[in-house]
Amino acid sequence: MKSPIPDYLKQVLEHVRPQDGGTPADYIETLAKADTSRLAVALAMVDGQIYSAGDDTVEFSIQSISKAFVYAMAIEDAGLEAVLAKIGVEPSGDAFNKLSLERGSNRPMNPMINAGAITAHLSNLSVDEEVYEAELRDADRNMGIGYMLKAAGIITCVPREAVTGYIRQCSINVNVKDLAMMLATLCNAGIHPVTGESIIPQTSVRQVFSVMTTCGMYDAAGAWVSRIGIPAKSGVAGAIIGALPGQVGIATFSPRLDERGNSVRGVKICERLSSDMGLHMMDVSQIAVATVRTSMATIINSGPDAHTDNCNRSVVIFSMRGVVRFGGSERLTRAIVRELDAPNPEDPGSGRAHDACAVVLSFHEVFSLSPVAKRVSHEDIFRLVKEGRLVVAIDPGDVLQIDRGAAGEKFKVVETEEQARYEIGGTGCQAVAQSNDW
Ligand SMILES: NC(=O)CC[C@H](N)C(=O)O
Repeated sequence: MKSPIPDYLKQVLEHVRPQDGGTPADYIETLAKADTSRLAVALAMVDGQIYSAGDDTVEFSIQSISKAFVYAMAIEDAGLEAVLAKIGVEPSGDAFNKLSLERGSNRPMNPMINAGAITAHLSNLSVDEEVYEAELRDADRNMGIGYMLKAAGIITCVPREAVTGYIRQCSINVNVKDLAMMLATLCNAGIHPVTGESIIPQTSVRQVFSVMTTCGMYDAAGAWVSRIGIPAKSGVAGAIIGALPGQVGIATFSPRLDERGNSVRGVKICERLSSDMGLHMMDVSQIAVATVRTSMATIINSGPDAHTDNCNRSVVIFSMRGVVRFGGSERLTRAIVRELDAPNPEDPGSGRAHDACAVVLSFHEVFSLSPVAKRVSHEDIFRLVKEGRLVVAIDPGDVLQIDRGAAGEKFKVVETEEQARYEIGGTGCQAVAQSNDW
């Protein structure tokens, strides 16, 4: 079978092609001459698979999109605190090249406008010399921003150096596939999908996505977030990048810009992808569904090594499933409380197994436990053990990551149900299940 995704992307391009409003950036000579018929889109999945359509090998200068990556590099280089001391994180509501600083702190408002990007600049990658020279010939405004930053004490180097460095960084050549893959790296928690190399720490990725969300589309950021709802960044050569963290990096290219400097067709492509593919990050698409199954069993052991204590060997089994985050761990906790707490006379169904001597927590079908879900589950285990119960965790994938000795003798971690049965009843025991689960 041929994948429908490239066909879909072609359709999206044909859908936006009739949009011929806007003009290429005219203040940089080379960009003003751009071929406005160029149109491309690429998606890169977090496992490195790329889909693209249109002029997907045509190169263009990265321009302001570089700001997102240079911001990540600045955090890497100097640490978040030092970067925050120099560059704010508030949307400016102004054009990207406005000569303005935050009142009070004197910092550039955010790293996605020129003042913030000139401050963050530290890159020296290879560049398109023609675009670089063209922008440098007409760089009075950016030089003005550089001198303003120097006067305000935000930068200490020669302003011309910071500005030329920034302009070089904007002149790096890329195509939509390169950009989509750069984004997929961010979406993959900073790990390059193909090489597996850790490029950017996860905390920096979160910071970059945050400012892309609130400041990435300049003075159109609010409308962008409500209409399209993905962290994004645009550049005056006509590219836009967008990210769906954990899933996919998106890049589009078309040189005609609207009055804010965002690609007209690019915005339309992103709009279409967002609505067709349900990408808006504020869509309530996944309501936490039941992730805990509860069942009871009685363990009977007539074998030679039957336990000698006089527990009736009633067991309650809680089986978790899927990607468990706070909501899932809360459900587990609620199920445990409901089954094992002393019965409430007003609610005869509650506390059905409060005298159960053993509790099995099965994480066998759990794909991942978030840090908070881990903490809640560990605490559940400690509390159950403290009540005098034997707790057996079935955790073949070690998703719990619990110190096995932390809860004492009454806590065991095993890999299979058979081993759990053995821990509770000894060899030769049988489980008489009251549900299908055991
Ligand atoms: N929005 C942009 O892409 C602006 C980048 C451009 N090099 C400038 O500083 O004007």
